[in-house]
Amino acid sequence: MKINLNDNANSRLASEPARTIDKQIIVALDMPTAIAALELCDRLPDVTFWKVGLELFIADGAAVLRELKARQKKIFLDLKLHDIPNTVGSACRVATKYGADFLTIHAAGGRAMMQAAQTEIAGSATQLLAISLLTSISASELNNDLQVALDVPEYVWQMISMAQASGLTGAVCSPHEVKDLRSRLRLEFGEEIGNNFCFVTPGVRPTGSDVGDQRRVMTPQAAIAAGANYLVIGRPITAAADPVAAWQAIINPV
Ligand SMILES: O=c1ccn([C@@H]2O[C@H](COP(=O)(O)O)[C@@H](O)[C@H]2O)c(=O)[nH]1
Repeated sequence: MKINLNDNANSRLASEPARTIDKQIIVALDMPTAIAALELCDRLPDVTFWKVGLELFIADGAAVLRELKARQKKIFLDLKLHDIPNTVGSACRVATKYGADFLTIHAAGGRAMMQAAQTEIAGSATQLLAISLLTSISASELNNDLQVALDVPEYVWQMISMAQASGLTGAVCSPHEVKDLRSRLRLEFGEEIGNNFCFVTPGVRPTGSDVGDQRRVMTPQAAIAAGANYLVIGRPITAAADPVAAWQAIINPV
């Protein structure tokens, strides 16, 4: 059974065409070479959206991005930029040349940094996403190691509301936070912003699959029911003995 998101109580706009889960999964190409990444890409022709993160970008970024474009794939360029406003703004301006659909910056870089980034990508095809709190960070790590006094939902809200106020229209968070964040955005900034804000959620694990270093996780079906626009899934597919079977099992759950 392929999940039709328009059957979902969290479907956002009645005017949107029907979407199914396969179009909302972004597969993370966390690999050391372009050859390995493109081989997987070609084994999974039904995957329409791929994420290029730090490892692959540092190894072979330009080549991979060019090849994904040539295959007419959507691209999430997950660089998680975090530096002074001038540096991040300039990096974002240069990154637009890759024509990625999404590009990440850390919300913890602050308001001025996010504003500079948003100014520099304006008019390009790339949408900025703010990283709120990495899905590998647990509540106890946030409070005890990072010495942040807020709980996870409140910290994530602080990052998201600052990103929204800085002009960003999307963010990365765990699926656990999406439902409340959307409600709060609606309350504080209005229905339209709450409905249209784009939530991209890593920390997604099919039932029974290894959690690895992720700490705030949910199943794909639960993440969609919570109102995530896109799910990022890496190792449950890419490290599977049979990535094609793993992909099929996620999009056609029994
Ligand atoms: O908070 C975040 C932000 C980004 N990621 C990235 O998503 C994938 C998840 O891969 P899995 O193998 O499914 O764990 C990975 O590329 C991360 O860099 C994240 O996990 N959490």
